[in-house]
Amino acid sequence: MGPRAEHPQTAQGQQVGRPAEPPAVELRAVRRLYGRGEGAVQALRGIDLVLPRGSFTAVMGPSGSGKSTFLQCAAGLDRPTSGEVLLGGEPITGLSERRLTELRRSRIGFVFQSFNLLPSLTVQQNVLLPQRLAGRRQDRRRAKELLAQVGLGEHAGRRPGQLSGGQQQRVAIARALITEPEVVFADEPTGALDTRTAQEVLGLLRRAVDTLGATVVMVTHDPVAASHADRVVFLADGALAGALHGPDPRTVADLLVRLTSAAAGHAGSGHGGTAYGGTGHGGTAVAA
Ligand SMILES: Nc1ncnc2c1ncn2[C@@H]1O[C@H](COP(=O)(O)OP(=O)(O)OP(=O)(O)O)[C@@H](O)[C@H]1O
Repeated sequence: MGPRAEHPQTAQGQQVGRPAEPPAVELRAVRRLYGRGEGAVQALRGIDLVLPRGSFTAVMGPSGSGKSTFLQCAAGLDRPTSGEVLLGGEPITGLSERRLTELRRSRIGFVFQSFNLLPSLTVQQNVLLPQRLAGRRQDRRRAKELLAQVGLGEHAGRRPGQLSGGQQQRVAIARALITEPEVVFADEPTGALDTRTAQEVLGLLRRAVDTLGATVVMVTHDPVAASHADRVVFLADGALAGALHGPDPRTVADLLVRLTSAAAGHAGSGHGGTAYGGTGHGGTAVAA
């Protein structure tokens, strides 16, 4: 079990009055190659990134730039071809499948575009599922508190099918937080929601960071969603192409357009079926 956020933190994740703790997640020279030889695709070309505790990071980039691969490698769902991923300062790259599964259940929270709730379980049972799978005591009081925090205190006994999409995603957020994970990975969490509901869900992720000290990493295509984060990091052609701190939607959208047109300029250069698969190194440097 890794260290927990048990002491005061600023919104940026710096601890007050304690020696610096390791970041929630760190990627060191992470590369991911798909396939071999001529047809090989370099999905990640050597990513170095630190995700501080208590921070909210959005990951953006053109289609095919490596966002999903990044998320999968950072969350221990996929193994980098080389390089290292550290969770709470511990390298996870060489762990066995079994240890990785345990670690994902107990130390990482997930929020998906399609909610991924179990339809036969009640809302509360869904929230408690990560504790159940991790073989921990199921903390019903905590589940109720989290459901109240996401505005679903009255719905604990319902089934997911009786809830709206936005409500289901709020259940998923409560579920992601129940184990007090070191980091929550959210993959297009607002992709299936209307604008207003999306804002509510983003507000909840923001609150989880600000009030619970959670660390959130969110892949999104939406500049407005990204502007809820403390920082947006941009990927282009498998490499980091810059970062924006305190992002506003317009600046994010402008940068994304620039990266997307640069990537489109490389299209067709041999990356096997990816609209924006280029051969360059994501050289569009933006404000870091
Ligand atoms: N299983 C795979 N086998 C071969 N190539 C893959 C595989 N998965 C991804 N790729 C390639 O790796 C590159 C990065 O893909 P990835 O899905 O990470 O991009 P993305 O930024 O998430 O794209 P999108 O926004 O379209 O979801 C692309 O060139 C893609 O075609």
